[in-house]
This record gives sequence, structure tokens and C-alpha cells, in this order.
Amino acid sequence: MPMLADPSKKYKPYTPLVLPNRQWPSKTFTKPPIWLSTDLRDGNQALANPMTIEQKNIFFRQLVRCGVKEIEVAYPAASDTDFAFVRGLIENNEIPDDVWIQVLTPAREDLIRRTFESVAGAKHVILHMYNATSPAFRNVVFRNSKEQTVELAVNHTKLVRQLTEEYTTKHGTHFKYEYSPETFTQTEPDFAIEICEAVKATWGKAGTGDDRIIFNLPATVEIAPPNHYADQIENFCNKITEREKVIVSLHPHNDRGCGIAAAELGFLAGGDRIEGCLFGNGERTGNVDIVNLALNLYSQGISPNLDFSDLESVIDVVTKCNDLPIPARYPYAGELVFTAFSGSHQDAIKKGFEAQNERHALAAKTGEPQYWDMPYLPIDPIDLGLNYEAVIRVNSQSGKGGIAYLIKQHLQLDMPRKMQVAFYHVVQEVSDREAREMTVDDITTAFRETYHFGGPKYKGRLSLRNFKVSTEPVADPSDLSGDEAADERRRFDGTLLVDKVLRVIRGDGNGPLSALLDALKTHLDIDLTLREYSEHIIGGEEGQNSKAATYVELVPAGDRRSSKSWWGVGVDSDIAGSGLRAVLSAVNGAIGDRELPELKLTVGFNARSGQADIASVLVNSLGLELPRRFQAAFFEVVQRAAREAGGEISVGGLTDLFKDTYGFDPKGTIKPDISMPSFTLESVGDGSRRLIKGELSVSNQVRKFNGEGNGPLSALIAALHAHVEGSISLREYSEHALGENVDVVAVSYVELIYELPGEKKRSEWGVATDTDITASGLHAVLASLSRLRPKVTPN
Ligand SMILES: CC(=O)SCCNC(=O)CCNC(=O)[C@H](O)C(C)(C)COP(=O)(O)OP(=O)(O)OC[C@H]1O[C@@H](n2cnc3c(N)ncnc32)[C@H](O)[C@@H]1OP(=O)(O)O
Ligand SMILES: CC(C)C(=O)C(=O)O
Repeated sequence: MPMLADPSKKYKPYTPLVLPNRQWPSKTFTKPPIWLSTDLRDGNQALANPMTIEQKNIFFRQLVRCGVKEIEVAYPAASDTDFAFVRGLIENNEIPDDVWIQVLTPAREDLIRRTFESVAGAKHVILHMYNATSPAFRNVVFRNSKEQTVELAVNHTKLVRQLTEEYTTKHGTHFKYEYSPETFTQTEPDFAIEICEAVKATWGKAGTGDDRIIFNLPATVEIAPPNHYADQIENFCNKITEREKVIVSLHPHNDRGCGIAAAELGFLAGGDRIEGCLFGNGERTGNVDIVNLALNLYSQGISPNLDFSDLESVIDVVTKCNDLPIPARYPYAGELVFTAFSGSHQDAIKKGFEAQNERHALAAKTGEPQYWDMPYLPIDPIDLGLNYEAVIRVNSQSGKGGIAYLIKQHLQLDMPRKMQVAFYHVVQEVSDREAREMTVDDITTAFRETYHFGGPKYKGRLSLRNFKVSTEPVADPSDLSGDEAADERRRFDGTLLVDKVLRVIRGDGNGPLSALLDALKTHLDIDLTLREYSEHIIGGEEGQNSKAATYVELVPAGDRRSSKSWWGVGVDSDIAGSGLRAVLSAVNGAIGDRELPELKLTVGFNARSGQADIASVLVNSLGLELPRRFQAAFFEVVQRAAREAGGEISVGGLTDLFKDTYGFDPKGTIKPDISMPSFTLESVGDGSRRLIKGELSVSNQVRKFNGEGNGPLSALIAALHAHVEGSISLREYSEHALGENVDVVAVSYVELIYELPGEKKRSEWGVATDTDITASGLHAVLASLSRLRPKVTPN
């Protein structure tokens, strides 16, 4: 049937109360109400499958954990389950001393007696009796006059009073009496007061404090807007006699969806107590939601005296026991209530967090309160045991701010604004293409893939293996005028993996990044320049365990206004390292799948290959990462050999040349002229010095040797002085691992200087490998010494 064109023919408007001097509209909240949870009664009676005893027990314990001090546990006369549950609570000592259980009974003698039986032995009980008082119920349900309705309440109140006295005498139970004129909001206001006055007089024991009688004024069915309820409550509070001996309790239902508003306005209008259910379970559209009310107060800085710090557990218990879900948009508890999808909300939240962090840091110093003041987030989810994980979720409605927030949360990277815009377009494209929400994982993966960031899986075509940035003084310092500081230049020497091939590259510039860009241009034809640079620290505020994050924007060289640019990010414990990685990250984006010049070797009269290309060959063929000065020394050898060969030298020829020149033999079959068949090392003195002993083979003659020094190499050099004339000293030493996993060995590089009186000082490099790093260093010393061909003392 369609909706009526004139619903006034079917529905009557509510009758407003005339209350011209109402006070509640200008009142504000200053304290919480007394709470009563009726989950186990009004909530339970509305379930298709009322709770089992086990479920009621779980629910009861949860309410106690939340700090609820008055809990309506059952309608004990309704069923054996309800009755047995109440008995179980009492007999198993489940009720804390400061918690009052409440039980509901209609005004019927048999049911009242049964209700009392259920609470025998309890310490604190609120006996709650009700009868409906509105005209419809008087006329239709009970077919009672007003007088008979009052009589019903009065007579059964007498019985309640008599039984409370008997049970107190017998069991020592403390009782409070609650009377509900059911359907209060549809009852004539004066008649509701009249019946409550009669009940109060009959009860005859209303006092102050804990002895107050409770008049519970239900909006059994919410038939009017919340201001109407507030007027009714204020009117009741004004007119009921001995107001100080009365607790005015509110019991709103939610038929018009105004249960929360009705409870809040009713509370301002004079209510002392609110009855409701967690997340608003209850008859039809439910009872008023206690969690919502409590957290509304909390968000105004008023402690509700209820604890929802672990809201997830509360949700879990309530949804399982009620077997009802909580909608995603439900206040405070819904899955989406702390989530922003839309760009402008996300942007404001991100900025809000940043501003708040600064504000709180300042307030922490001055001892001021650290107020929560966040756009779109009226309350901090952390207070409810939730986290910020879901605060920002990304779909096609989202903007750069939200995406940047997630990257900061999950990767600790605070992208500069222009990079945020660039990355936003990346995410937007995927989100539009796939027409779905982008999860945090989707976004962080897109970030890693775009910027080749974070682990081998995301490596780009170019990646940094190792590097050294050194300072190069200006070519001609006399160019500098007056007291102008000598402007040092930087040299970048590094090994990159380029399309899976190791390349040694070198470049110069004003700083490390421009030196790397120069190297990339020289060796790989990648001609880019830096347009934007920024950096920040990650973690370890005091500098400990902190890392540097660097962001760069590259543009084609010579076109600083280019509309085309590539962003890159790098993280390293060293600031120079993070900058270099950021440049390579951007370069990877810039080159796409463009072909890069291969490593070609042309050494000779028309040489195009430089020292770095020669080093690239060695790193690829033998895995050797020569120190820079060793590269230079070998480069001279190569040039000489190429000249002698009358032209160019091949890659294979170059590798063999290295092996022959330095006697490099990873298998250890070639022995240098001076070698060490055996040795032992021990600590001497106070343990800080080393003594080496063993056998030396010099031109195939074996000699015994021993020497002492600060370390193994200096001990060996000291020992060698007994077998050669002149003096030997160590100029440079370096080492690295060669091979992988179980096949890994150490490679050592040593440069010795040899001085013989009357002769020119000479130096030579030696290289050796060994599974033991000390041995590889010692053998490298002997390899270097052999190449120096020292004057040997007679045996
Ligand atoms: C607004 C509320 O939420 S009030 C609480 C409602 N909760 C419940 O009803 C849940 C538990 N109820 C029950 O288990 C049952 O209704 C019982 C055990 C209480 C009573 O069951 P029955 O005796 O079979 O009666 P029934 O369920 O039909 O209830 C209607 C009777 O109670 C009477 N009644 C209803 N409310 C009251 C009351 N507050 N005081 C006295 N009598 C009442 C009705 O007039 C009717 O009487 P009648 O049979 O003489 O016509
Ligand atoms: C028993 C009364 C208080 C009730 O539940 C109601 O009127 O909703």
C-alpha cells in the first residue's frame, strides 16, 4: 500500500506539554549520570534467541569490567534460564560488593514472589516493579480506571515493601526500590506524578543518598522529539515532592532515532540516572546506547565513570552474545567511524596530526594540558584501545595528503609536497584503473615499485654496491682571491650494478650528488640534473639508531624548468649514502627501459676506456673491487701492455694481465717469490701485541722467522726486516668478501713502500685471498713484497 497523501487521517500528533519556563535548554553537562545497564533484561528480551546462561555470564563480567555499578540482570519470573542465571550470580559470588543487581517484575503477586526468591542471599538488590499507566494501556490492556491503575501499583508496592523487609531480615540484603510507570511519555503528566506520589507514600522509606526511591520514566516507545521528553522530565522533577529523596531515572527507546538526544536533554532537564544498553540493543529500534552517551561526555572532557579503553573487546562480547552486528557507521564503535576516505578530510587530518604533535611537544615542556583538537576526529581512537591504522583509507576520492600520511605512518617517510603530488598521480591511476579501495599494502607496494625503494625485490636497473666520496682540492688554488675559502670539490668512486653487470664509475662535482650525476653521464650517458633536494631524520631522536631519508627531484640537464621530472628517495645511516641512493632511485625512474651503453674496453693508442672501466672489468670477471690507488696503478700497467701489444687489449687479456702481474690466483697454486708455508700467531705482553712465527720461503729456500707488532700485519713486517735489507712500511690496506655463503673468502689488498739507502723509494700492490681474513692480509703483504723484489739478506 502506498504512503498516504494525508497521513493526518491516520496518525495523530503528540500532545505537547506546556512548560513556558523550561530551564534545560541553557544547561550544560558537568557530571555523568548514574548508569544502569539493562542489556541482560530489556536487551535480552528483544533478542530472537535470548542469551544462554553462559552468554549472560560473559556479558555480566564485561559490564563489570567496564565499571557499570547497577546492572539489571533479568526478569527472573520470565523463565527458568533467567531465574537460574540470577541464582548462579549470587551462589558463585560473581557480583562485586560495589555492584547492585536489578531485577524486573510486573505488578503481579506470584511473579513478585518468584522475583524475590531469585535474589535470596544477594548483598545489593534494586527491586524494579512496573505497570503501564497511559490511557491506551489503561483502557485496552488492563481495562482499568486511573484509580484501579494506582491501586495496582500501590498494592504491589506494599507487597514489595513487606518482602524486602523479610529478605533483609533473613539474608541481610540491602534493597532499593525502583518503580516504572511504563509508557510514561504517553501518560498524562499529572497522572504519572500522581501514581509516583502514591507509590512513594506506600513505600514510605524513601530517604536521601542510597535510600532514595528510583522513579524510572520510560519513553517506552519514542513518540515525540527529544525536547518533548526533556520537558516531561523537567516538569516531573519540578512537581514531584521530596525531590531530594527521589532518583529520577531515564529510560529512552529509540523509535524516532532520537534516543541519545532524548537521554541527553532529559539529563539536562534533571534526570539523575540513565538506563540503556551497550550499542543500543533493545526492543524494536533499541534502548538508548550507553557507550555512545558515555563517550559523548568523554569527548567534552567529562569522565563518564565507565571504561571503554578496550572497545574492541566490548564489541566482541556484545556482538557475540546478542548475535547482532554493529553497523559500520555506528557512533564510536562502527568499523568506519574513525576513517576518512575523502581527500580534503585526509589532508586536514594529516595537517592536524602534524600541528598537534608540535602543540603537544610545546605543552609537554610548559606543563600545559595536551588538548586533543583534530579536524574530523572528535575523539582520539587510541583512548578506546584502537589505533590510527584505519584513520585514513584510500580510494578514488582520496588526495595526496592522505596518501602521504599513510606513507609516513608505514614507511616513516615524510615526502616533500611536490613528491606527494607526483606519487598521488601514481596511486590515483591504479585506484581508477582497478576501481577499488587501495589498501595500505597496495600503496606501500606502489611506492616501493615506483621509487625502487626497500629491499632487493624492488631494486631498479641501477643500484649502489659501494661508494666512496672523497674531497678533491681545487685544481689551482692560486685562482682564489683574498680570503675566499678553498672550494673543495667532491669525487665519487663507486660500484653500481647496472642491468646485473657491475660497473665501476667515477665523477666529480660540487658535492656528492653532482659527482654521482657526473659519473652517470660519463659512464652511462645519463644526463640529469638536480632540481629539488630535501632530507629528514628517521627515528632515534637523540641521534642513536637514526637514519637519514633524502628526496630528490631530477630534471634533464640544462632544462631546470622542465615539466618532466623524476623523484627519488633514499634511506641510509649516512646522509651522503641516502642522497646517492635517492639520486639512483630517481634515475631508475628516468631511464625506464631505455638502453644504456654497454661496458666496452678500448685501451691503447685510441683509448677511450678510463681507469673506472678497467676496474669494472675486474669486478665483473674476478669479483675484485680494487682500492682507487690500486686501480690507478693497474691502469698504468694496462696502458703499457696495450702499447706494447701495438693496439687494443681484450677483456680476457686484461683479466689475464692482472693475474700475471699480481700473481693473483684464487686457487692458491701460484706462490709469490716470498711466501709463508706456515705460521702461528699469539698474543703477547698484556694481550695487546701479536707475535708471529713460522717458515718463510724466499726464492724456494725455507727460513724460520718471528716478529712482534701491534697487529698481525705489523708483526709480519717486523719479522721481514730480519730477512731483507732496507725498510718496509705499509701504506694502504683494504679488504672485502668475495663469493657468497659457504664459498665466501676474504680478499686483501696491501700496498708496501720499500726504501733501500741510495735507491729511490718504491711502492707496489699485492693481492691475496684466503678463507681466513688474517691470513689473506698476511699473504697480500708477501705478494706486495715479492713484487718489490727487495734485497734479501743471506740465509
Ligand atoms: C516495556 C517492557 O519492556 S516491560 C517488560 C516486558 N518483558 C517481558 O514481558 C519479558 C518477560 N515476560 C514474560 O515472560 C511473561 O510475559 C510473564 C511470565 C511475565 C507473564 O506471562 P503470562 O502470565 O503468560 O502473561 P502474558 O505474557 O500474556 O502477559 C500479559 C498479562 O500480564 C499483564 N501485565 C502486563 N504488564 C503488567 C504489569 N506491569 N503488572 C501487572 N500485570 C501486567 C497483562 O495485563 C496480561 O494480563 P491478563 O493475562 O490478565 O490479560
Ligand atoms: C519496564 C519498563 C521500564 C520498560 O522497559 C520500558 O518501558 O521500556
